Amino acid sequence: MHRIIVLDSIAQEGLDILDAEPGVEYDVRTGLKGEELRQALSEYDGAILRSGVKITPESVAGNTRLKAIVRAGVGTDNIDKPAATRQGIVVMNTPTGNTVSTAEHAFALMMSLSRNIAAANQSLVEGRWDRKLYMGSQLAGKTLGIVGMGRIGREVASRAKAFEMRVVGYDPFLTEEQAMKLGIEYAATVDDLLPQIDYLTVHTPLTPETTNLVSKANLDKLKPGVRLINAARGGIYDEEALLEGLESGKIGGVALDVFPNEPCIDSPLFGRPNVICTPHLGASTEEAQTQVAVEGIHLLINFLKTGEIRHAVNVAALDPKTLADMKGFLNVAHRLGVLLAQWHGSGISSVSLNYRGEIASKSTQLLTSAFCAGLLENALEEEVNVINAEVLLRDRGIDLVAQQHHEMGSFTSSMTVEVSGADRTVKASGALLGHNMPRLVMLDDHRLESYLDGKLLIFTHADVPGIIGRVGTVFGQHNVNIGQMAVGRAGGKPGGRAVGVLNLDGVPSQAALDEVQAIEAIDHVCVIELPPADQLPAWLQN
Ligand SMILES: NC(=O)C1=CN([C@@H]2O[C@H](COP(=O)(O)OP(=O)(O)OC[C@H]3O[C@@H](n4cnc5c(N)ncnc54)[C@H](O)[C@@H]3O)[C@@H](O)[C@H]2O)C=CC1
Ligand SMILES: O=C(O)CCC(=O)C(=O)O
Repeated sequence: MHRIIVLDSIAQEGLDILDAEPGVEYDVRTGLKGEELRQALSEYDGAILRSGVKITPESVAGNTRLKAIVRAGVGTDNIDKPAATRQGIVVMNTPTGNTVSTAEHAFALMMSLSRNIAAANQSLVEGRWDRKLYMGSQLAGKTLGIVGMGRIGREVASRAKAFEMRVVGYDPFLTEEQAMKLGIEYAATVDDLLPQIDYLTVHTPLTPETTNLVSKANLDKLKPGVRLINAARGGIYDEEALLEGLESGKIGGVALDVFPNEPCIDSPLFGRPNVICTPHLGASTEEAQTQVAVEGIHLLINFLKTGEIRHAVNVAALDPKTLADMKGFLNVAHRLGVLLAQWHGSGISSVSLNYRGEIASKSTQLLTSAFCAGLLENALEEEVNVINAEVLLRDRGIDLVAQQHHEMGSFTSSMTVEVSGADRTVKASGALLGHNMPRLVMLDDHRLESYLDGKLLIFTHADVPGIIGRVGTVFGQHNVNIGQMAVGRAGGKPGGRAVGVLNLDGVPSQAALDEVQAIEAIDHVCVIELPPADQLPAWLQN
């Protein structure tokens, strides 16, 4: 049974899907924070929220159950993504569900500013008929600057054009050619845009580059009387600069839907003439809320039931077909990780992966994560999976490089991993027989073909006659059954070094191992435990 926690109020249509979904149970628990939130999250597999809840590092600390957090909306700035990633939690959002509603809200703010709708309404209901006081300004013929020409910015642009406005856009990903196609003018920088515009609206995330995009330092770049709208994130305009600009008359009006700290019920901007504020209502329409709730719930259910990752903001996307297609090789990668962690031992400082053949054209990033998960999982207290493995590995100062070679080697697809550190370098190659039989096909420089499951005894030795028989005799005397056996020679040539890999039915006693180690031609003996053949890590089980 997958358990889902709904942390903010979401549209009933989303809850209806949860009600109808077999194998899923959910609770709506809003208003949680601090320890109560941490405790609650540890009891669920998935969580869905809007902007009303903050997921901090403390909220997910020690959580080994939660696998996914879905933001029913666009901005994931209320979720500490590095903390979620470290904890192995995928964070997804619903990027398109509220685009049009938010664009409409920004537009509504711009129109209300132009025609003093809010103040005129207030004055009238207070008993005044102030027609002179609320002289407005027409939008047609005016210039609108849009910073952030993503989904919402583009919707605002097309509406502004319908209102016969001239539109100038800036976005680091906007080219002159794209601007032309959109029927707008291109600005190469924000500074180029500011002096030309009568209205400014921003549709970017809050980043170091967008913080204080309008500040005291650049107020003088603005046209006198400019009207500013922000329905993106609080902090993109410096509120003190807005106050200064309003007071001096440089700024003709300000409309804000978002604030640096929300909820915000007190601000020096509230109640000022030419200022309109709404409490983060951009996405608050029935249509947008239905869409983000339905989409968000589907994302969560699909992830929990099939492993599908869509619209993730902290990991690469993974569709069910790719996952099914790569499952066998992900299993190989994970098992190689578990094997090399034990074959190398402690002190690993670098890992180098090489993908060869057909697999090199697939999502090798995911295979690398699966390998890292295997390498780390027995060493770490915390839960390791494909979401957090690479971060956890790099956190430990381990260098990681991966290369792809599209030409085939001896196998249609294979991967080779070299692990170094503490004056030791070990290497292993894995391949897949059929679609679900992982095989070890090289260990250090020894070619072989060994099963990659259960209990292995690996021993390196001089390539001389009689070694295999003597090892078999020792295990026979100690009642340890050998299920499979593979041997390989360094460079494939006789008379040099060789390796033996035995798949055992039980773990040999120390006495048996001592006897094997005592055989003069044998120099290194190591017992390695891999997952049984039919056991997949939890993150591969869907
Ligand atoms: N008020 C509300 O209720 C809502 C607010 N939002 C906010 O609106 C913002 C935009 O949302 P979408 O258009 O859906 O996102 P988007 O990802 O489609 O577009 C964002 C655009 O900002 C651009 N950008 C990033 N850094 C920039 C910079 N330094 N200068 C100029 N452009 C930059 C990106 O290149 C991208 O094109 C988000 O921050 C989101 O959180 C979204 C939905 C509802
Ligand atoms: O959930 C909400 O209403 C806020 C929407 C929003 O800001 C977003 O989607 O980024």
